[in-house]
Amino acid sequence: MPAPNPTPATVSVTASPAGRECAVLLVNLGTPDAPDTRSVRRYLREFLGDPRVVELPRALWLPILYGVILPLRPSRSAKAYRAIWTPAGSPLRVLSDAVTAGLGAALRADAPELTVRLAMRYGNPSVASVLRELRDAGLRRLIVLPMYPQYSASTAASVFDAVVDELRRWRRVPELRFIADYHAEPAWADAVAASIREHWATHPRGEKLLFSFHGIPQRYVRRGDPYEDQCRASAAAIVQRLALPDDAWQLSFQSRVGREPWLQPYTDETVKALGRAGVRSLDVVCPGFAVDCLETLEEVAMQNAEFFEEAGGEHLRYIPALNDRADHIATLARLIRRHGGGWPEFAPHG
Ligand SMILES: C=CC1=C(C)c2cc3[nH]c(cc4nc(cc5[nH]c(cc1n2)c(C)c5CCC(=O)O)C(CCC(=O)O)=C4C)c(C)c3C=C
Ligand SMILES: [Fe+2]
Ligand SMILES: [Fe+2]
Repeated sequence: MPAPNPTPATVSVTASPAGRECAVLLVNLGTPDAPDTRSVRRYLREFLGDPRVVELPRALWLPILYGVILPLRPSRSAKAYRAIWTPAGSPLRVLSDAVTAGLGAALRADAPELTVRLAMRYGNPSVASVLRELRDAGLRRLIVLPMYPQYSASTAASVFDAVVDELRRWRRVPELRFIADYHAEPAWADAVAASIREHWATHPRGEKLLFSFHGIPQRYVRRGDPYEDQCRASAAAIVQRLALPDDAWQLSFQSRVGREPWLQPYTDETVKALGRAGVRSLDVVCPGFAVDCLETLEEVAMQNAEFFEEAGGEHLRYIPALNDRADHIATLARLIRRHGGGWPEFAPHG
């Protein structure tokens, strides 16, 4: 009798003879190619033209997008991008590349044939272009990991759309696994809590800790988006690890666009209210962002710091995203190992 096939503890996708590639595709939001108005306009046209991001009838939204947003917003956004741009490029791109390299190295130890690649949902390198390169190398199995700890249709489902839009054109589609979110991974909350503790060990500790997540319209939550619940659960898991009393922390949502109500309370109003209420020092952490980007480095660390000071506060200290921290990479590697387990052996003539 053959021994029963045990569930492998490590990535079974590794059992892949040459020419039958297994890959992890990390996908982040994307960012402009350069911090100038033209590049930002091109990026925003693709981003805000996605019906997963702006859920309005096209006949209503496209005239606003092309008539109001694209003529006006890009020059303002380009200025914000210039404030955070690095010699190596946009922080979102540079840091996502660093996570991809780190994850590739971490997985190579036990899964040497697994390729780890990064694509951007909007801008470059596009999901389609990276998938085609993988196809040309013989892609047979694919694990897609959107770089968003919490699920929203506006982010994770949009990544799913982009992957499927490309795969549906292929003759031979790969076997596919899609990781919808990972905020419930205990190691993820451990890593965020550790990053906060380390910040407190090297900087003065603020009177309060604010968890600021990117917002979405309330309408999306009413339609069934689990995002708000997942943000609240994320904060609760981190608070529990830090053993914070209720009055030591708050949660808010940032980056609202347009006039309809988004998830509340809003971050800008919250930091202003805290400053007015006599809070002198405030720490802000943004656990919805896997890596730092415009929304953390400019909107929180610059704009909201200014709002806080204008309202009477003295120090708003931004606690960086997990970026390429070793515990972040280890968390993602574990996630991939678990989602990559249990795949059957390749058939001899596949
Ligand atoms: C208009 C609708 C938007 C929705 C819905 C939305 C959801 C959403 N976005 C992120 C993550 C990021 N957003 C970033 C920038 C950004 N977001 C919007 C709009 C929506 N986001 C705009 C218009 C912009 C562009 C910048 C600007 O012009 O102000 C970024 C940063 C990109 C970078 O290059 O650094 C990230 C990351 C999440 C997680 C989310 C829903 C949960
Ligand atoms: Fe956004
Ligand atoms: Fe913003």
